[in-house]
Amino acid sequence: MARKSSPPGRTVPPAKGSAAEPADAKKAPTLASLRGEIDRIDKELVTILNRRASIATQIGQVKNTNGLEIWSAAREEEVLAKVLGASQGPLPQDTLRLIFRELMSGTRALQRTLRVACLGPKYSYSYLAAVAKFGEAVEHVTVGSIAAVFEEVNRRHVQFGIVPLENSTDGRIADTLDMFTKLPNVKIRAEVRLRIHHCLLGRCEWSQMRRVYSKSQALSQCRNWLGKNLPQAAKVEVVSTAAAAELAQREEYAGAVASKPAAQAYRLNVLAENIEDQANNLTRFAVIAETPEARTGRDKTTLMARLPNEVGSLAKSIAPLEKLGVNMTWIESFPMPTGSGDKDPAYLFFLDIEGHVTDPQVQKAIEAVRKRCERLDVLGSYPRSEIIES
Ligand SMILES: O=C(O)C(=O)C[C@]1(C(=O)O)C=C[C@@H](O)C=C1
Repeated sequence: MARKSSPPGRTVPPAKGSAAEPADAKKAPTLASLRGEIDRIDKELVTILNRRASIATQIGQVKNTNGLEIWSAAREEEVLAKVLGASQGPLPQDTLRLIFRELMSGTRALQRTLRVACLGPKYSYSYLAAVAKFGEAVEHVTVGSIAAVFEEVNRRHVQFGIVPLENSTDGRIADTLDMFTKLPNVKIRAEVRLRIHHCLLGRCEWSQMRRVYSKSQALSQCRNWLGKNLPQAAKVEVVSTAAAAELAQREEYAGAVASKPAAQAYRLNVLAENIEDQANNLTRFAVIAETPEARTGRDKTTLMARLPNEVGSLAKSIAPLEKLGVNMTWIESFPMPTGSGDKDPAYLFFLDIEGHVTDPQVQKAIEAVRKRCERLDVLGSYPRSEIIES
């Protein structure tokens, strides 16, 4: 609204409390009054959070009585979607997501503390993906290999595991696909799509660095940068990026390609950030468990197909998908582990299709594909997930 102007050359201040004085000038909030308001809101928030926690405790009792599982990817996705959809305020969606992730992690822990295995040590990317999915209020069990994550789930030492499936720069993670061939009863319950930003960590100058440790995939994702900036340093593959940070902590003239949180955890300096060759570097992780996930209506299903070694078998096997209008979003070929005595190894294909295994159209498609395969395993149906920025 335009303000009335005074005659030129004569500025008369409005009388205190007069209509000419803007109401908000009188009541300009002070820092103390605003902080008082925040304190009042926080009190209300704590009351509401505890009310939510009491309800979650009751839900836990109902689950116990009915033998239901504590964690539900489907339900947590639903909660997040409703919260993000309802928000109209200035809080960014990523911030809300983080708040609710920890909120659900905390309320879940009131029902039961879950054990989640991942390739460690702590602050590996698998660990960061596990925190992104389950929050901090779970027991994070770090193990020494991807195979060990599967074994922990299979032996029921943990309720869930998290393993990398594929990377946008580097492709499939062979160790994970190999374990699905060995333990096809292990199910995918959720996916985590995590943006990966690598850092060069160390304690010496770049020019003094003699060795750079990292996981093979991380070294490969930064190959150009490392070649250009650290040509003198040997690139040494180790089991995980966090293990690399651990080694770099012990050796003065060594560095590691690892995550930024790993720098803090292993008391290393971040010598360079975002050293990945492709800016959109993304890894898709799978949450694995012994039990299947419920339908959300925004789901994906992963299949593992063994095909006869014949001309056109792949094209024939996936033809029913198009006919039934089922969209395929991923396909990866994988040679069958040897030992069968075959001269030419048979090929396995990993496929993602849209929809849940309980959707009638998806069921029809799976049965039609199954008829054209030597063997077909449904590795799981789970909610499609958003990209999480790390
Ligand atoms: O809805 C449930 O089943 C709950 O237990 C509540 C809740 C939540 O805090 O919102 C907690 C854990 C589940 O994984 C999903 C949601």
